[in-house]
Amino acid sequence: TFLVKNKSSYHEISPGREKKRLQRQSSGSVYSSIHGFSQEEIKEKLLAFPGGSIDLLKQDSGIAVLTINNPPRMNAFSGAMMVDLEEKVTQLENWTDGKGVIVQGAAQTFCSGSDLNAVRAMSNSQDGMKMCMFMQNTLTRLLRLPLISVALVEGNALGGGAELTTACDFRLMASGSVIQFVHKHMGLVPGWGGAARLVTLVGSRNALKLLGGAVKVDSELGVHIGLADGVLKVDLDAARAETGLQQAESWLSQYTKGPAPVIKAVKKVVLSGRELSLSDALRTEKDIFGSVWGGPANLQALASKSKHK
Ligand SMILES: CC[C@H](C(=O)O)C(=O)SCCNC(=O)CCNC(=O)[C@H](O)C(C)(C)COP(=O)(O)OP(=O)(O)OC[C@H]1O[C@@H](n2cnc3c(N)ncnc32)[C@H](O)[C@@H]1OP(=O)(O)O
Repeated sequence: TFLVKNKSSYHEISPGREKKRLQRQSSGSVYSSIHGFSQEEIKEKLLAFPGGSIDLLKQDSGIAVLTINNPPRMNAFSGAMMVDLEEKVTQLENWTDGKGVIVQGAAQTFCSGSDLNAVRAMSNSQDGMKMCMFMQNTLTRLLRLPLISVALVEGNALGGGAELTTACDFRLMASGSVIQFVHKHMGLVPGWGGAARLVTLVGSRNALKLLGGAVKVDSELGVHIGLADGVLKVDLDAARAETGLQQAESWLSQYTKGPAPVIKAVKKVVLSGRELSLSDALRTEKDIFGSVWGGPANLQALASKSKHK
């Protein structure tokens, strides 16, 4: 048996359960078979709702672009797109040279949440719960990627689309764009982990206002409450204007300069500080420190006697 720390006490679990717990922890998922959840079973159901795609472009710069692509439905998530997103997150988890990822919507709008046609067809509570667990797993893994992530919000991010923005480390909003947790208007609350992440981002009082009022958050309000990290510039001279994606890439590149192992280590220490107890975070930080100490970037910096002026 293993001793596992709960919030305040230790309890014993069997080696088999401990192995599963560690596998789940390292894969970054929240739910697995021990919660009666079968990823494969829900995938099959989701694939019955086709349409759209999630496109992944990995660039030599180490910055990938993940595009939610279903313009006829304002980039709403079909079931097939949910499955596609999970596959693209797996590819990003295995991207050795990656440092950052930008999540955007196709055709200048972000994402209008679940495809309402699929939601209607899956409105029994068991399927709804399974879809919710599947999306929580995927979005938790997205947030836990060893890459610095930015949601580039143009147009509308509604419902599940608003939840998706919170599964990135940062949010950049174009002027005129809106993030809106419309769930209350649908007789719902967020289920893709968006409420928990929103509280972490803006505090419980602001989260209560945004969810309770289904508030339309524009770029100004977004920056004011700390939901948005920047506003994209609009240059009326079309010839000189940078696209939203170009602006997001240059914004992100200030944090992704340097070798991939170092950028990944930066993200990992912040992630452990964000998610673990202080003692666990300190131990994890020591291990991550060990992975870069004496590494090529460290040795090169020592040899060049660099000054940080
Ligand atoms: C609630 C929680 C749940 C979750 O977390 O899982 C969800 O996310 S449910 C979905 C929540 N989202 C919505 O309710 C969005 C509803 N749509 C709108 O409010 C508008 O369509 C808007 C603001 C996105 C765009 O308005 P606009 O006037 O610019 O365009 P149209 O309304 O004409 O939309 C074009 C076209 O897209 C279809 N559409 C838009 N959103 C969805 C959606 N979520 N699912 C399916 N289809 C969607 C819309 O029906 C139009 O199709 P058309 O065939 O041209 O009528």
